[in-house]
Amino acid sequence: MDPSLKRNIFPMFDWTNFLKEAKIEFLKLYELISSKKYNRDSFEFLRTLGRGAFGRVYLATLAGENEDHDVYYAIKVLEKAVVVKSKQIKQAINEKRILQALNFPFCVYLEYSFQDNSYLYLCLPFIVCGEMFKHLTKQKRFPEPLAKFYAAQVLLAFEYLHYCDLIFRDLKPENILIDDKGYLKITDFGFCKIVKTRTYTLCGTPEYLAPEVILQKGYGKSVDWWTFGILLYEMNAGRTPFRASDPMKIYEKAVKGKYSTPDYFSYELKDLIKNIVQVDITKRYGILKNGVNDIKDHPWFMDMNWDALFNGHIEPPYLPDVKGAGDTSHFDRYHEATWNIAKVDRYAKEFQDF
Ligand SMILES: Nc1ncnc2c1ncn2[C@@H]1O[C@H](COP(=O)(O)OP(=O)(O)OP(=O)(O)O)[C@@H](O)[C@H]1O
Repeated sequence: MDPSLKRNIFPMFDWTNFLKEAKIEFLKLYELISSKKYNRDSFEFLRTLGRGAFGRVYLATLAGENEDHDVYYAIKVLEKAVVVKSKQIKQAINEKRILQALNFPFCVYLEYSFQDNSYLYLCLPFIVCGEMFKHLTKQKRFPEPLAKFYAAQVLLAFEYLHYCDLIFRDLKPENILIDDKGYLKITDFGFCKIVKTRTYTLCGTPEYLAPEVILQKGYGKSVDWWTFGILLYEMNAGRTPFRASDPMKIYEKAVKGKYSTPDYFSYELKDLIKNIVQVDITKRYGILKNGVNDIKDHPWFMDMNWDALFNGHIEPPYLPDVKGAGDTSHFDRYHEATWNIAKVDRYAKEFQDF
């Protein structure tokens, strides 16, 4: 396609203006303390969808005769005592504030939040096709057109997040969900943070850690583009570029930036990855003078119509099978835990802003 044509299919769409307004809205919503419309008893908890460091994610519907039982939610339940013990109070409140302020087609968002004496509840829309990780494992690796369709959505989501001064910091196929239309929703904003300059916290997942995080140099948005490059590689190869059983060995390899690429990667893909999985941040695509446009305008994305993608007008190259709104066939089974709600709230003060 003639590249001058591909941006003109939706001539009315003003991306820069959209980003400006989205940032104003983000900052407004980030300050809100939500109205406590619902509580635990408002929901019927159906089964565990996933487990994390501080709790579980449950499939739920609204309880009560007058409610629509065909609308499903994924409720992330964090145990207050565990959050306090792990010194993650600020992070848990921050995750809620970010989720309530997000408004982008390729990110999850907060529907409701509430707490009781023992737990914090983040109620999200249920994303029925589950983790990209599971689909990637099943398919071994994605064909390039599918990887490109997914990567382009992650790129737009990062462009939006970065414009709002957020760094995501935990990109990996486990934190990317696929919806009933075959499009993506990034989830798990537990490490996401408003950063205007630099931050120093060591966080993320070993295979995805950028050299500047490993070397504890202080870092910014550059780390998200590194993880984007690792994701590009993993979607196309079915494995990450820096691998070892010992995380220290993974870090050694990442800091050196030496990896090999499979022969079946196209030349354009190899070139794009080379420019993003770049140890030297003065050369890394995504944070140079042209910002994200170095990636958007790269030949690998030549045939991508960004506006059509944003508007959901591109037919997904892969649509997982969905048997209904509450279908859980794309999720693993977990032993169900027993709820243990204390008689008194020992942490009321710590979570008063939740
Ligand atoms: N909105 C959602 N719809 C469907 N499934 C979801 C949703 N949110 C989370 N999950 C499932 O629950 C899992 C855990 O969610 P999440 O990563 O947010 O929890 P976490 O406690 O932060 O996990 P970790 O400690 O591993 O980072 C996800 O990987 C996914 O399988």
